[in-house]
Amino acid sequence: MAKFGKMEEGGFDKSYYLYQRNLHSPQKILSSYRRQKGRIMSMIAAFYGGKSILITGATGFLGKVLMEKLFRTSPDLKVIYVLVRPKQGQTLQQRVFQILDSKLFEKVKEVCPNVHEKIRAISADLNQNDFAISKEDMQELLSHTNIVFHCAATVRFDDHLRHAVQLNVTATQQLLLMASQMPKLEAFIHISTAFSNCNLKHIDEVVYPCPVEPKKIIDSMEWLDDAIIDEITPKLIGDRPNTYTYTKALGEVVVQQEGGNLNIAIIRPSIVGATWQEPFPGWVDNLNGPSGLIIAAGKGFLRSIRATPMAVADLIPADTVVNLTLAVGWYTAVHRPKSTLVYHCTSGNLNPCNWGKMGLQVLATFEKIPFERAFRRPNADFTTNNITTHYWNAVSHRAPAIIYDFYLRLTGRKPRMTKLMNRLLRTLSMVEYFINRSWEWSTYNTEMLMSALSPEDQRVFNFDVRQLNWLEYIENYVLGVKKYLLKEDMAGIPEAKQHLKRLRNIHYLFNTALFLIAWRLLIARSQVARNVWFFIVSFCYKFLSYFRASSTLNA
Ligand SMILES: CCCCCCCCCCCCCCCCCCCCCCCCCC(=O)SCCNC(=O)CCNC(=O)[C@H](O)C(C)(C)COP(=O)(O)OP(=O)(O)OC[C@H]1O[C@@H](n2cnc3c(N)ncnc32)[C@H](O)[C@@H]1OP(=O)(O)O
Ligand SMILES: NC(=O)C1=CN([C@@H]2O[C@H](COP(=O)(O)OP(=O)(O)OC[C@H]3O[C@@H](n4cnc5c(N)ncnc54)[C@H](OP(=O)(O)O)[C@@H]3O)[C@@H](O)[C@H]2O)C=CC1
Repeated sequence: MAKFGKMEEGGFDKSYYLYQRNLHSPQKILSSYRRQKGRIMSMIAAFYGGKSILITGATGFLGKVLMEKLFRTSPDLKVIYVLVRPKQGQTLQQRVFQILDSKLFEKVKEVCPNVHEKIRAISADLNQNDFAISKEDMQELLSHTNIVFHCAATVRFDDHLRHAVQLNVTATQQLLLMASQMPKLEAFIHISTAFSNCNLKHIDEVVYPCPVEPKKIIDSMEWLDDAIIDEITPKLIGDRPNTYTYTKALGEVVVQQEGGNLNIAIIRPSIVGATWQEPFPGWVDNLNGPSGLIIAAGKGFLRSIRATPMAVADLIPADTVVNLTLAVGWYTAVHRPKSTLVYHCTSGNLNPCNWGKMGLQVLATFEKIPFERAFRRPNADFTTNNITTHYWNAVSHRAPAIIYDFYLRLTGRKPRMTKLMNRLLRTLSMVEYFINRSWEWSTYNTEMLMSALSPEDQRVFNFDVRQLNWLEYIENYVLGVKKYLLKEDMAGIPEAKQHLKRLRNIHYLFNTALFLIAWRLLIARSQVARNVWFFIVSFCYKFLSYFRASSTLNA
């Protein structure tokens, strides 16, 4: 056997890890890697082997994909600590095991059969002092953690400022304090958002100062009452659209100001979408970002959306974000950059796609892979101004909902469509800001990191979004929404297509009936309409007579 055996993706060569741990500088590791030229091994995967990793937000969309990749590529990591709050009557263990037993983790079970033993759920609520972590658990975390990935956040756009500050700012501050007491800590990776400075058009990979210091905001949240906070919120968030982007920006400032001597990096993903390749294409499990709207369009609720077709749709697949995050964790721990580096994880400047192209591809995919039991045929369109938006909202959203609720009432059922439609319209109003503008994010640090990776790491931890084929990605995204979010069976596609045909026929019938009724009313009331009607009828009669006469002559 060779001294350092071949390491496959998902596999791990322990001897190489031990060897690497004994080396002291990144240069030595790199040169050792080069000496191993010809052997396939991932330095990043090896780096995480034997490590104790703390993840916040592990039960969230990104957190799950992050855990999956870690277990799959570094199955001999020591432990992943996850800070979890009990929810919906489930214990922590149940919550975590439910994730591990999901389809997302199928591949992990093959390479890491003892995955259940390598995860340690710690009861924690990031809204509480010291996160309400028990003394014993805290001691364990402080003395063992090597890497921290801070993913937890409130991502609701309309969260009350007090709550958003608590989770996105104060909790980050507390976590940094904890991190500063971790003697074995090698890197602290903070997940922010590319939209934290969406008030700017061009955004560099730097932390921008906020007009009011985060400390002052945190303090004021302690004594101001809700009514006053509501009043000052618009002034504080300024030209940002919501409390989410504002508090994520404050969170970054806290990281920079209070990071002390820690090795810290900030990652700013844009709009995180379904997975591109890993562990399989199209995985998604929540309604955030475009996913909820894809459902609304596919089920026929969403008929028009105010968007600028040429604006860049800066989507980034969840696995791309995770690959960059793990590469950044490795780089920050091994290379220890002198300052806090910010990495943009965006697609717009490397491989842009616009909302128009994306929307058309979503609609084209519905033709091939329709969703089941649609309310109406998927036929959404973009509007570009206020008047048409209001018009289509009234005609295509509210009116059908009212008619359907009337039908539900008539048949003795509970009306629900108007409520659902109101929620959809509210969601649309929240995302409008992001789909009618384009931003430029510089990606120097991200590109620098890409070039610092070995070819094998570039393959295993691929975050080069230039390789992404948008049409294929969007098709897989829609398919993933159907399979993993709506939990619809592919065997139901023929029936779904039949259902759409029925809806089309109903649509034609309805429109014809509506036209005839309107016309009949018009004729009854207007002489001009009557004249037009007689003209059309006599024209048709003459045409038919001529046609009959010429066919008799030919015979
Ligand atoms: C040319 C022709 C072509 C034609 C084309 C045609 C096009 C056709 C194709 C169309 C697709 C292509 C275009 C896509 C555009 C995408 C734009 C995305 C931009 C995102 C930018 C993100 C930038 C920043 C990124 C980040 O950095 S962070 C991540 C982003 N953060 C979020 O995305 C949270 C948003 N959400 C909330 O902020 C709250 O949800 C809130 C909305 C306030 C409601 O709030 P509320 O009314 O209280 O309702 P909830 O309690 O939340 O929910 C109540 C109920 O609604 C459900 N529901 C929650 N959500 C959503 C949702 N979205 N969509 C739908 N339903 C949802 C929930 O399941 C619950 O159902 P139930 O359980 O009751 O049955
Ligand atoms: N999704 C996106 O489009 C983007 C996301 N981001 C950033 O990525 C990170 C992860 O986002 P994403 O995974 O999508 O978000 P999710 O909403 O899916 O996950 C949020 C996570 O935070 C946890 N959390 C929330 N409140 C608390 C609390 N009080 N105590 C403990 N845990 C808590 C949630 O736990 P629980 O399961 O118990 O609710 C969940 O695990 C965030 O920092 C977000 O800002 C950045 C850009 C885009």
